Amino acid sequence: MSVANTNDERMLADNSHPGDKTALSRHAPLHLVSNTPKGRGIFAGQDIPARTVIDTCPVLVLDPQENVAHIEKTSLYHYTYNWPLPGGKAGKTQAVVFGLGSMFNHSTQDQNVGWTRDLEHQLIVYRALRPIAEGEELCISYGDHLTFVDADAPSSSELPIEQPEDVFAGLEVEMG
Ligand SMILES: C[S@@+](CC[C@H](N)C(=O)[O-])C[C@H]1O[C@@H](n2cnc3c(N)ncnc32)[C@H](O)[C@@H]1O
Repeated sequence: MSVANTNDERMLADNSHPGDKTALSRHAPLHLVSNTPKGRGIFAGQDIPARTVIDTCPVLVLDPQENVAHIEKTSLYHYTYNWPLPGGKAGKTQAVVFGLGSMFNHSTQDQNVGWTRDLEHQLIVYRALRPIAEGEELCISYGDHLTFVDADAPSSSELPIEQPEDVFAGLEVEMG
């Protein structure tokens, strides 16, 4: 990364666009645990009330051609989220999410974190979907098309007889 002090960079450093600031709130304490059956995962360090903002993560929206030609051939593909094409164009691409957004694992039955895209600011905001107890893993839903064997998948004897219809309500799902 260049550290040259150009006029443009000085303008950014001077914070000359205060009206366009977005607060980057993150709930604390959270723990990164490295040896779970799902690899690394995020765990609550204390009880978290429902609707709490867990994190606000900037994203890098990928050029769709670059994504297909390069990113999809790398392990980064397992970290990207579906993202609408910028400028209101029809179709979708992928986005790299910075911060905790790339560390949330998937849970089929018990996702406790929901996420919403802020297209204008190229952000994702993560919120607690219900009260989360200290020590619980924070999980989102990646949707139905998983690219791995789900470590949380219920055995057939554990499957509920009836699924509530609104179990995924409020979630925007599907990772890359
Ligand atoms: C966005 S990353 C999440 C962070 C990842 N655990 C790590 O250590 O970097 C997505 C990857 O995590 C793993 N993963 C997430 N949820 C899982 C689950 N329910 N069962 C098994 N592996 C999971 C898969 O390897 C998946 O490709």
